Amino acid sequence: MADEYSERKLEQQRVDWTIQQIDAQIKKTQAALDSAHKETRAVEKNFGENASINRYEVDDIAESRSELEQQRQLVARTVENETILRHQLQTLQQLRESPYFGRIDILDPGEKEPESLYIGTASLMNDDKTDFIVYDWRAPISGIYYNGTLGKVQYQTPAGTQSTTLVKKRQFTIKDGQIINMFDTNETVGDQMLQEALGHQNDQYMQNIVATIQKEQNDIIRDTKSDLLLVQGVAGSGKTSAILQRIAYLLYHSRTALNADQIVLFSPNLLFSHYISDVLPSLGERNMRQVTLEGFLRRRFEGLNVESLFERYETRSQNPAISLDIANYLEGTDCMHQVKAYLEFLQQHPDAICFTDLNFRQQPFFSAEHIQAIYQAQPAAMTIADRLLKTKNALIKELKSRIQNVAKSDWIAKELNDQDVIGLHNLYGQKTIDDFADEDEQYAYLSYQLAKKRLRIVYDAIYNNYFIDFNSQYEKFLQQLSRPAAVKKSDWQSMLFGYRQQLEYHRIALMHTAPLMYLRDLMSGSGQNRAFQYVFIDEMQDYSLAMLIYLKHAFPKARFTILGDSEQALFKPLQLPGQLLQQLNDALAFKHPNLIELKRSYRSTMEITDFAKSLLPDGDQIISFTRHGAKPRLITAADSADAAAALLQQAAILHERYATIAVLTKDRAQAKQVYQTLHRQFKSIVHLLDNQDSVLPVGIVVLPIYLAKGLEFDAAIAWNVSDQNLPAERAVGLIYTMASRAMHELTLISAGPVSSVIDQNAIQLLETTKS
Ligand SMILES: Nc1ncnc2c1ncn2[C@@H]1O[C@H](COP(=O)(O)OP(=O)(O)OP(=O)(O)O)[C@@H](O)[C@H]1O
Repeated sequence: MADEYSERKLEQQRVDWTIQQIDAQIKKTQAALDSAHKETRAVEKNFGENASINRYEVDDIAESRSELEQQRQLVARTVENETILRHQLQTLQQLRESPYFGRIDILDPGEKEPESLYIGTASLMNDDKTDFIVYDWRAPISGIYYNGTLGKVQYQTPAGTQSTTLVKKRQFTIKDGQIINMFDTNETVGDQMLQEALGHQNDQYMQNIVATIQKEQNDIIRDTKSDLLLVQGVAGSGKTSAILQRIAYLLYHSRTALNADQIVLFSPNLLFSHYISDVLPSLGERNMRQVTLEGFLRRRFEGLNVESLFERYETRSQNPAISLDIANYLEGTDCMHQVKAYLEFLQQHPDAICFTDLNFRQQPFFSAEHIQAIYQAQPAAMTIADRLLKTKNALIKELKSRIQNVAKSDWIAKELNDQDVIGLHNLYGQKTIDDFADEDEQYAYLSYQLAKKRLRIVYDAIYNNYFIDFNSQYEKFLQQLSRPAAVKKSDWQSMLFGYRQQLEYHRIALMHTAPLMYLRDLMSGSGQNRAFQYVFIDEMQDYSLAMLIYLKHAFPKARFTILGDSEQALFKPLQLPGQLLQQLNDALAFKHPNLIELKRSYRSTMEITDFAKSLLPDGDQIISFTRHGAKPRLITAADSADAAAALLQQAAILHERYATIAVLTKDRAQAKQVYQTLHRQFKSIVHLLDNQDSVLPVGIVVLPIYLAKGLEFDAAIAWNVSDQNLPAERAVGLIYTMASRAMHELTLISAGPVSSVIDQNAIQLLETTKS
């Protein structure tokens, strides 16, 4: 058997040979791309010239259109061809840097010699396309690399389960074509390689983890059977990483049936969206769509200002009196059931539907009573949605018949008289004066056109269901609900009053959004989006059950992957993972749910994770990854002035060592104060981040913890973990989330006695100083 040195030499030769192959293919592809580019330019130029000739010189419009269409298709084809080549070139260039990261030797049944397969971020075939030089990490056979230990193994292929024997598994780190590190392993993916991957300094973008995907993560990535994949993973366990690789995997396996636009990810904030935006492109895939809950609601409530999770959190921390029990009720499963029950009620009581006048020129054009009568004339056995649709059609029909009358009105005559040349020209449309027999006909035509144009606004209102006042309907729904036992009558009354009052100011509280949207959709039979095949929801602990139920309803064709960590609850008291999973499963009732728990935490050093987990009631379940670093520091200052001095000193020390340092605070107000303190000393190195920011700068960043969700930093300073500063019921979630953002170093600063959540056990894991 060859010794380690000559093995490595042989492997380097294989790398060199692969790179030669890649270089040859790059050359060919580049030449093909150049000529494709020339062709596109020529076709586009031709198209441009033809298009302009057609517009001015050719009379036969139909013929000209079909010619244009042919040309357009030609342009589209050449552009597509060019895009494919460009993509191939990019993949080859990426592979050139690091052609692969793994090798498996397998011995198929009946074979004498094992076969070596190399695994990388994309596949590479030899010139005559008969053999794979590198297998894509998503190919069926590559599953063995992530899942199998040496010996008999099975892997899934489209043709069914296959068996083989895994005789060797080797991992590589290759940089700029040179093997930096290489070793054989019996495990799934050895710790040594992970150590290396995790020890790096952070940069502004999340990295892909293909080379070191762990077995449980691989289960998430390759799950194609479940309609609900629920991932509860402790902080830093690779949930976000795993789902991004999962998206790449799904795209690879359903190339023809799925594209990136049919996948949507609900991400916690804009910073996060930016942070993860490089992972899919680094795997040669297009990014999926991303939306924040805030953005989603903004679109669904146009014209209203929807309270965001952050706003609610900020107001709650200043005004804890707002009844949590009410929010819990409105955001729970029962309330959504009540919406359905209310719909039954409306089915039986058509007179309870809140129709509203459709006004035109400050007068009711269709009165609510009239609309109500049309609705009631529809067969009672129909669903509400169908009856409303019939009503809508009847209104549109009536509107059309009334255009004639309006056209004869005095005000139309006056407006027509006042039209300038352009206005008249627009009213004529395709017609010319020659098309009319006499002036009366011409006048009637123009009046009709003008009336139609003016009444467009009524048409749109009908089309958009503005003849039903859903906000008032929801208010009626609230009024008929039985008040939950835990809620005081006066609180319930003030919630009802508050709802109406907020509407007057065009505002709506977050807790009302899910039941209101649900009611509106069920009544109108609209609001569902069938185009999406996959919905991913990150940080599930921040979504109410009602919102998740609503999202399931809103994306009826989609499979859901919902992930989060019940113990990073910032906005509500902490829940045990088991409780949350049970609740979700019950509430969402999918047919093929799959629950995966990730317990190993990768992000932080062992010292940081050990401290973070000591805060949790069931923290001993978390497995720290063995990567050592300094003990986290706790500085207990006598007062805020001393705490500020400690902050300046710590920031200076950490800034010497690391590129990104985050100072994490409880809320926005404290982030501002901290920023001002730091800014005096560090000037432009320090940045205050808020809800609207989408780019994470390097240096020292100050942000409230809820904006740091899903992010990580080389070092983190948890600002003011004193008993006085942190609300008792949320202190665990807050400190846990702050601590788990740090990769290499963590400092906690407390102005006054430290929160009792950091008990004696936790203190022992810290380096403590008083200042
Ligand atoms: N298999 C892996 N190989 C290499 N790095 C990994 C692996 N799994 C996770 N990591 C790294 O661990 C860190 C945490 O991963 P990620 O952000 O995906 O975790 P998370 O569970 O979403 O965390 P949180 O809930 O705390 O936001 C990242 O730096 C990620 O690159």
